[in-house]
This record gives sequence, C-alpha cells and structure tokens, in this order.
Amino acid sequence: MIKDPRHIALNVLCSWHKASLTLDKSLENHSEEISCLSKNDKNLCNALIFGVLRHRESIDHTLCAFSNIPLIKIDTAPLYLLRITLFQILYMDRIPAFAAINTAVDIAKKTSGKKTAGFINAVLRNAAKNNSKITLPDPKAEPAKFISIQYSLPLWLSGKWNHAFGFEKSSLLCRQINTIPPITLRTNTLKIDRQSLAQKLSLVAKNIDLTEYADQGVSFTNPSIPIREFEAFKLGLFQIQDEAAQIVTQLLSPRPGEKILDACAGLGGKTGHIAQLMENKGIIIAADVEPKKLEFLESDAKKLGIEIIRTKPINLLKTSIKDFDFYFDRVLIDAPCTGLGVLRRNPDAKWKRSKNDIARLAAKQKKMLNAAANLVKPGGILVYAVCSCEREENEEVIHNFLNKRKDFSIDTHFKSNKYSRLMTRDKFLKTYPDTNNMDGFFAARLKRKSRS
Ligand SMILES: C[S@@+](CC[C@H](N)C(=O)[O-])C[C@H]1O[C@@H](n2cnc3c(N)ncnc32)[C@H](O)[C@@H]1O
Repeated sequence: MIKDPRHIALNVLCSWHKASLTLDKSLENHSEEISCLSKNDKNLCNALIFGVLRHRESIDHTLCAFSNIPLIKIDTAPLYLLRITLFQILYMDRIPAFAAINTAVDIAKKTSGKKTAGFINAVLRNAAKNNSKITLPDPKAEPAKFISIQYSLPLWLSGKWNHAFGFEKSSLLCRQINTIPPITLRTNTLKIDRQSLAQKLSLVAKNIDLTEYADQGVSFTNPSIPIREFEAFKLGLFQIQDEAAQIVTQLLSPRPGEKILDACAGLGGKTGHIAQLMENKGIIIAADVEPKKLEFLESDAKKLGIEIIRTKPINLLKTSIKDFDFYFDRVLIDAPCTGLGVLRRNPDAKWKRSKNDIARLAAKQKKMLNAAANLVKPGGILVYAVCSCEREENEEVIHNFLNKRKDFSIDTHFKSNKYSRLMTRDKFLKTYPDTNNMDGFFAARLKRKSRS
C-alpha cells in the first residue's frame, strides 16, 4: 500500500485524467489508500489534488518555459508529477523546493524509470530557480489569454466570460473560484434550530457564521474531523448545501399540506429543504432518472426524520401527467447542467467541460422545463434552477419557454430588500462566487395561469 500523500495524489489525478470520471469518483476509487494516511498527510494529499486542478493552466505556463519537450508529448504520470511538484514550489510555502523535488524524483524512478526521473529533476530545478522570470500576456492586448493563464481557466471559457461579463468581473470571478470556499450546511429544522446547531459545530470547526440570505444556513472552515464523523451529521441535524442552493428552495416557497414534485431530486439536497419548509406535512414526490440516487435519498430522509417523501424513478422527458395521481401545487426542476457555477468546489469540471456541453445541456434543459410545466396545476408554481451562470442555460431557456408557453409568466416572490439584491431586473435569481461568496446559481420562478 502506497503511503506517500504526493504519490496518492498523483494516482488520483492520473485516474481522473485518463477516464471519464469526476474527481469525486476518482477520490472514491482511491479511498482505501487515502484512509491509511495520517490526518496531516490526508490534508496534504487533498491540497495537492485540488491545488493542481485549480491552478493547472498557470502551472503549465511555467512548465512550458522550462521543458524542452512540449507538454502534450509528456505521458500523463510524469506530467502530473511535474504539476504536483511545481504547485508545491509556487503555491505552498511550507514545503522547501529541494524536498519537493527529491520526493518527485523518487516517485518518478518508481513509476516512470530513471530517464524520466532525470528529465523531471532537470525541469523542476530550473523552474524552481528561474520561475520569477516568467511573464504573462498583456491583459489589454490579449485579455482572454491573460485571464486563462493568470487564473487557470481553459481559453475557450476565459474568452466566453470576458465577452459576457467583461474583463474586471471575469477576473474577480476567476480569482474567487480559485480560493477554498467555506463549508456551508443547512440546519434540519425538523430536529434543531440554527443557533443550537451553530453552538454544537463550534466544538468541531472554526469561523462559524450564520448565512446572510439563507434562513437556515451555517458556514464554517477547518473542521477538526471529517464532516461525516460529526455527531450532528450522524444524528441528521443538517445537510451539506451551499447558501445559493438553499435560496432556490426558498424561492419555491413550499407550504405545509401541499403536493410538491422535485423533478430532478438527485441525492435530495433540495428535497430535504422542501420537507422542512412543509413542516413534514403534505406530499413530496422525489423523482430522478437514476434510481441509485433515489435509494440514497430515501435512507438520508429517514436519518433526517422526514416522512412525506415518495421516490419515483422517471425520465422526465418521457413522462406525462398520466404517470402521476394529481397535478402539483409546485414543481422544482433543478436541471442537469454544466456545473460551471460551482467550479470553486469542483475545479476538475473546468478541464472536462466544453463549449458543446453548454449547447447540448441547454437543449435538454428546454425540453425538461416544458415537460415539468405540464405537471403544474393551474395557478401553481414552477421553479427552474441550474448551478451555472451561462446565459444559454439561464435566460435563454426561460425566454424560449415563455415564448412557447403563454400559460406561464414570471412570478415575483422575493420582495424584501435582502433578497432583492440577488434578483436581476428581469426577476431572476442570480448568485456569483465573487459578489455573494456563494456558488453560481440561476433560478426563475414561474406561475401557471389559473383557469378563468
Ligand atoms: C443538478 S442535479 C440535481 C441535484 C439535486 N436537486 C440536489 O439538490 O441535490 C440534476 C439531476 O437531474 C437528473 N436527471 C438528468 N436527466 C434526467 C431526466 N431525463 N429525468 C429525470 N432526471 C434527470 C440527474 O440524475 C441529476 O440527479
């Protein structure tokens, strides 16, 4: 069993890179190796994996200057070993460069042979000595290229964001995406109130804060043990959920006794919140195309003390009202999306997503929204949400929908000053990591006309 955190980080990154895996899945596949590490080594392993994925383009810009072989021609394992080691040299001050390089050379000898180890040694020693001489593109002449290298974003995305948000906003957004976000959770009010939960959390974490917008959110940093080992977690006193995701369910505003459809319930982050707002009274149908996710949702609901959820595996694109016993008071469609609003939590996504994904998912979102709309009762509410700030997945989906569906219109819900700061002039909910320190979310609340 490998015991070096850098070597394990290398294995995780290589298997993530080679297969069509998410980082979460690759971490899960290596969980046995990781669990053998000490607490400090686990933290280092994690910091290396996330650090390399957050800063890959900047690291590569430096590597290019010192490697006589184009990066594209270097095998995956030595390339990620170079990236991991240069990340330590450029971004972590607690590890001396010579120590990081010696470890890299040892790992390279074992994984790639002596010749490659020699190459790695030469590149890294040169980079450690001369990296301060590296220059960046001129931000005025080549703004997208500058953003791409300075903040490590693929060039197609930095160009898109620079065009959509402008240079200043894109730079702020990218800078924030590369910081480690706080951990945010939602109090399970069926079991405890927010203040009492915050008190319990102060025994195992630092910088406890009550979220400003989400009524039941608590954020913190530096947990002393993994969150799944918190007593409060085992007792079902909270669900992990970003503040923006909590506000989406507040926008749905479910009430006790109603019939609600969570049409893309997934693992049930928003389903649990819906149940809380309904005070565990009424009916929630939690639907998803992946039955495995619904199995997890069911067992989590038990732990949370929720009794009103019925799960239903469905492909929303192939359903009609005949598959249900009634029309719904409210329907939430938390649609599958690019996830480009949550890059600060999932930095791996920026290297696997492409322009085509945006178009492909936007087309699916349009169909799914229309299918969900058919299940809303006259006078009922439909909330569409995605964790993406891309116009194609946001406004364009809603405008397309409203052009076709004259039986729906935008419904204004948040009228207080607090929430209105998160609403656009068109009455859409929009959150960004840079302006709100939340994940990037978009949501629209739509109302079906009552029968006249
Ligand atoms: C953004 S995730 C939902 C997250 C979840 N609401 C939460 O808060 O934890 C989108 C979900 O849509 C589901 N999905 C994708 N295509 C679907 C379809 N055709 N019908 C129903 N669900 C679908 C995915 O399995 C995924 O769980």
